[in-house]
Amino acid sequence: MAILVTGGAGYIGSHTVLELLNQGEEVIVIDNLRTGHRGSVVGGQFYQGDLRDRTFLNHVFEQHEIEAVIHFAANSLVGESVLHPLDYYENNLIASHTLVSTMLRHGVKKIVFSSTAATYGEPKQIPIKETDTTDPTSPYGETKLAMEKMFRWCDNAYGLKSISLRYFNAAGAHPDGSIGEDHQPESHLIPIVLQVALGVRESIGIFGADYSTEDGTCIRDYIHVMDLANAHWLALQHVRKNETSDVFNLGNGMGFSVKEVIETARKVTGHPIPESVSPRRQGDPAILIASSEKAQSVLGWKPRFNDLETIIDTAWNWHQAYPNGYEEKR
Ligand SMILES: NC(=O)c1ccc[n+]([C@@H]2O[C@H](COP(=O)([O-])OP(=O)(O)OC[C@H]3O[C@@H](n4cnc5c(N)ncnc54)[C@H](O)[C@@H]3O)[C@@H](O)[C@H]2O)c1
Ligand SMILES: O=c1ccn([C@@H]2O[C@H](COP(=O)(O)OP(=O)(O)O[C@H]3O[C@H](CO)[C@H](O)[C@H](O)[C@H]3O)[C@@H](O)[C@H]2O)c(=O)[nH]1
Repeated sequence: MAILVTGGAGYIGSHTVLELLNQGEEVIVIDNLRTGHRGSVVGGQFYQGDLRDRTFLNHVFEQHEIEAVIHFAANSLVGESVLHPLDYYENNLIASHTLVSTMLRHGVKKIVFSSTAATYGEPKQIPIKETDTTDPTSPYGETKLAMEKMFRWCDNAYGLKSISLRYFNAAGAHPDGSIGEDHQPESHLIPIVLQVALGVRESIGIFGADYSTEDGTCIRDYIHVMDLANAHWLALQHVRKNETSDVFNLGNGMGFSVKEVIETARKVTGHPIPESVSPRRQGDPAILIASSEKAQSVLGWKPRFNDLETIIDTAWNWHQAYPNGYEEKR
């Protein structure tokens, strides 16, 4: 039976597809290529199409015997969601509704879901535990939390088993340099900083230096994309074996400020990376750091790339080979 990966041509999805293939799984990928890249899908069967298209989805479910779904496809930018909330409700909530109803129509009752640290909002305590209050500060976080809740109610009513993985900040690239992070336009901190080092941009604008943190800039927990990919494989094993629904944080448990990330990138690249301070970006909490104890003890997950310099180094390796993204390899 096959595993259907939605958004498998995206950043985290493409690394997970590779992990699943390496584990011997049969993989089907659906992606509309709005932010993903055909060239990042290294195997499996690829369908270009949109999750909101019920006829297309039905067709894919009719063609294959699907055991479980790993659901990455979404709009996923905090700042953009504040400016365009309806796009987020449509592509996150409505698309997931179409996906889940199609799954259930075809008797597919297992889903591993890309949730996010943005479900917590401003944390009440650090590190954040799965049992902490969820009070999102952006429509992005709201829609992800609403999806988690929809899945839980679907377990109650129809026996849908869901594993929601709340990742913190995904970063890095495959160590062999074959796949990496390419969003057009890019809005994530580490790839932007590396684009400055490559000469693609002149400087990095820091979104706010007046937060109540030691250097005034936001603190995030950066987790390597390979560790996330491996967590999806473990989550799939867990839901296969235990047939239960659950939620897990995925992070390194260490926080780095925006300034510390820039400083580490200077060390890795040897480039001065000029910086300037711009206004705060709406929707950004000051500090997000995970407790991933639950994923470690229940799923047996162990992040392997837990050093920021190594994380940035793998990203730098990929960006040097693909300075303009997937379309033009150097
Ligand atoms: N990048 C992060 O730091 C991070 C952190 C926490 C959670 N997440 C979540 O992880 C998931 C993947 O993130 P990413 O950074 O890889 O994003 P991405 O944009 O690279 O990947 C998303 C993929 O989904 C596809 N897609 C979007 N809407 C679709 C639709 N309606 N039909 C078919 N395909 C569609 C896009 O083309 C893209 O390939 C998202 O759900 C995101 O919310 C990401
Ligand atoms: O040009 C930039 C870009 C980002 N930042 C700052 O760098 C930090 C990281 O920002 P990113 O845009 O790289 O990532 P986010 O924290 O906004 O969000 C990411 O991680 C979240 C979970 O923590 C989400 O799930 C989301 O999908 C994913 O994009 C933030 O404090 C942001 O304000 C800057 O200062 N300048």
